[in-house]
Amino acid sequence: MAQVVVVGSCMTDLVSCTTRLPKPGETVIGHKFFIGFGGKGANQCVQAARLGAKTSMICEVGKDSFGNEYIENFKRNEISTEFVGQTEDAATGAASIIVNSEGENVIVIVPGANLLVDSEDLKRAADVICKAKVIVCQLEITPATSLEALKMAHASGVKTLFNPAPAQADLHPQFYTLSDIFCCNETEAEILTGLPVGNPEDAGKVGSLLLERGCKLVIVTLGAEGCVMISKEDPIPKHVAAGKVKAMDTTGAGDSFVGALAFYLAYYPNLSMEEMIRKSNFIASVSVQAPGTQSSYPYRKDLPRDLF
Ligand SMILES: Nc1ncnc2c1ncn2[C@@H]1O[C@H](COP(=O)(O)OP(=O)(O)OP(=O)(O)O)[C@@H](O)[C@H]1O
Ligand SMILES: [K+]
Repeated sequence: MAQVVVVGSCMTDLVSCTTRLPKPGETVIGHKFFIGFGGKGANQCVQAARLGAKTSMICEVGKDSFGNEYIENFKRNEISTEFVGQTEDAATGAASIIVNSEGENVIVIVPGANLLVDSEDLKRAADVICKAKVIVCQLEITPATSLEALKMAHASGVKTLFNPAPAQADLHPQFYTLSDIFCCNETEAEILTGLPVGNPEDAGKVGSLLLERGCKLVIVTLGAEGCVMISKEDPIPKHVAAGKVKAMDTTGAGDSFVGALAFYLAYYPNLSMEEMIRKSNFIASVSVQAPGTQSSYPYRKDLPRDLF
């Protein structure tokens, strides 16, 4: 039985590298193309699975070659695909990305099948959701579906880890009350509260504001600075610094962090939250030292033993 259940998105990243970005109507010749597996939900699930969590992904892909490839990707990562639906009604979510030599990009995301994850999918997976240790949700699928999944889990005493990404200024208030752990980055925290976040002190302030909205515990991630946590039990913000590393590509670090945290919540529930965050910081800091998203996520076998 899965201990970590993720209800969320998967996207195929289609990345073209060019010297400069094309203007409207223009064709430019690129020098490199690659396909990557992405989508916040899937990324988080892959990181948890690579640490050794028994995971199940609840999502929708299209009945197309990208959908087939994505299902194979889940299987290679030993993620249960029992509740990965394949629909005829939309294409697998895709992100077309063009990157120039300066690292600037233009991106078009077509959520496609992701927006078709619905109550029916949740009902089919009800047993797995309600028997999990931890459920993880984000906002790359229809928010109402994420909210319903959180409600189901919460009603069964399953720990809820919610990542409000991409951020929505008018987030439904129940997202706060249904979150045991509400984990956002600086940008998301700013959009949700209207307060700027540039350092751990600011993060503590937005954390306490988000706490007032009903979450049990708030984590604000701060890139190289690590995180700030604040909880109902201990309403004094605590900064948990990340180790110093040489970052080469921070893409996907936030999802690596959330996936790692889900693993620790499920498998090491007796660790203090500070210790879980410290370990998750370490894992996410490994991901920033390699290129790409899922391609940069470490496996348990390659990590120091004292993390487990
Ligand atoms: N330069 C870095 N050095 C060390 N750790 C880092 C660095 N950047 C990110 N991390 C780790 O990753 C976590 C998440 O990073 P961040 O706050 O940038 O998330 P994010 O903005 O959601 O990332 P992304 O959108 O790139 O996936 C941090 O809390 C930290 O643990
Ligand atoms: K990376």
